[in-house]
Amino acid sequence: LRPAPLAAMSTGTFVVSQPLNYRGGARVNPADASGTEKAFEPATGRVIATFPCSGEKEVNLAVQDAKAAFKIWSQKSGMERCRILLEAARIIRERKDEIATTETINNGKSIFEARWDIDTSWQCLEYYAGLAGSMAGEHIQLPGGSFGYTRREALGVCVGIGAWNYPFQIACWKSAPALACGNAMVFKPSPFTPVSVLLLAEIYTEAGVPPGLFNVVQGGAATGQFLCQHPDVAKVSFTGSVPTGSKIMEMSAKGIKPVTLELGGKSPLVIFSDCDMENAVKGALMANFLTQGEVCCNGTRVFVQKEILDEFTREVVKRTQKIKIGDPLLEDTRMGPLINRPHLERVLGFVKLAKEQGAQVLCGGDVYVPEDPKLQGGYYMRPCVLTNCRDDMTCVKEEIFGPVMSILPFDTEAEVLERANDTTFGLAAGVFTRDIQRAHRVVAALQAGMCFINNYNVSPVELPFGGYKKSGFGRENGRVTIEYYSQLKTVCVEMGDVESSF
Ligand SMILES: NC(=O)C1=CN([C@@H]2O[C@H](COP(=O)(O)OP(=O)(O)OC[C@H]3O[C@@H](n4cnc5c(N)ncnc54)[C@H](O)[C@@H]3O)[C@@H](O)[C@H]2O)C=CC1
Ligand SMILES: NCCCC(=O)O
Repeated sequence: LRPAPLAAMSTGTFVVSQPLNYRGGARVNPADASGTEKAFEPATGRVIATFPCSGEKEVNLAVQDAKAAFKIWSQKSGMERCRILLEAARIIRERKDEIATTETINNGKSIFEARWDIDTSWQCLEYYAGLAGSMAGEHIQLPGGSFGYTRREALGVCVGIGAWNYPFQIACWKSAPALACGNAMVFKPSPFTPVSVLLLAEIYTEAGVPPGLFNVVQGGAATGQFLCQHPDVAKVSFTGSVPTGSKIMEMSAKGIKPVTLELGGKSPLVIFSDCDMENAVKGALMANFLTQGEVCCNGTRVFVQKEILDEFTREVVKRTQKIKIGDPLLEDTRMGPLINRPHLERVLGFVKLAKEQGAQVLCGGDVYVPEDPKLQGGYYMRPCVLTNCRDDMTCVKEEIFGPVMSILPFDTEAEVLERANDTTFGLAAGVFTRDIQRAHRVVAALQAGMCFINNYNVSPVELPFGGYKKSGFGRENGRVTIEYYSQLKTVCVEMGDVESSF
């Protein structure tokens, strides 16, 4: 199945008419539905798809198909699974431009950046393909020639529920380790970004997974609830907000299902006066403005040591003002539109409140209207740098999920650590310094699951990613994630006679 050629995928033209559910190895219309959702092209404000929200019956059919496929897939050897995942990775690489273009049209991020996301997607499949072949248990010698061994076994049908900021990447980061361990998956994308995950489903089928191994159901909260509450679902992996994460955990608790929660953040980025200024400035922009600032691990609280505050701020503002905003499908665009109108208004509301609370806007923070007439219904804003910020301001405490950086001066290492950790979130953190001892001392003291030294927001799939505190638990990527998608069976083998107390 090959969708529209790239030439037909320009801004303002793309529409989806095929069904957006995927079950049993094919696109299907849901068996039942409650209501419909619309998906938009944020660059223009056009509707690109109207689709039904899957009901309980459809969710059950997807889970039953996944259960049937699980029986076949979980019996395959790791090397057999490895070959199929490698083939899927190869197809993603081959179709990278088409997938990135789809992502850009539905999410709004620049095509330049969407290609990075697709790279970390196929890399994730390759990485877990490699691990699939080497998954093994242990052999443990016991007295009298008896022994025990452990088997690492799949969980069953896993559910993936995704956010809208990295639609394809999130689906890969959840499904690759799940499938590598021998599980099946039913995935529900955000209703804002329902499109690109269908390409992944088709690619898995083309690569040779059994029909039903990776299914897609569309919808919002109600569909997500049917999935989480389904008795045949063994595990839920969720990416999204803290309030929804809490509900997912509650529902999963009722069924004693393990959960992985990748939730929000308000991460600190600490810039010491001995940093390499050029890299620190580049790092601060990477920490704040990828995907229009709609990134969970963004370092939005930028603590800058007072000695370099003026120079750093000047450089950051200069570069922020140069970010090219506009049609996200143009090669030189570096910031596209935000996901939708209500979210744009919410982000602008944070900037307004910041001003009312005493922050100073050094640049941006207002609506941007591109000259191109076809973009005038889009959801653009200028990236914003705030100064005169205090730790008690709303813009410093709450996750904005938009292109808004708050600069906060500090004097000492002890002081900045105290302030950096003074948050209920703990997803990520960063430090820029040339002092190697300080760098490691500071990251050891930072309460965050993902710490960066002298860089920010790079995503090597070999490294585990996930949060502390209210940013969630469980991990994605890295070897450790195998443990979140498998369970250990212990087998105790008696080589002698039974010594009975009866
Ligand atoms: N830690 C991480 O890796 C990431 C975290 N996020 C966080 O996600 C948030 C933004 O994403 P949103 O999509 O707005 O989050 P959200 O929590 O509103 O929705 C996330 C997903 O959950 C579904 N959902 C909503 N209510 C549900 C319910 N009661 N039961 C089951 N499913 C339900 C939605 O349809 C969507 O697919 C931000 O807070 C951001 O920080 C986003 C990306 C990555
Ligand atoms: N590649 C960035 C992952 C973080 C996020 O999903 O927001």
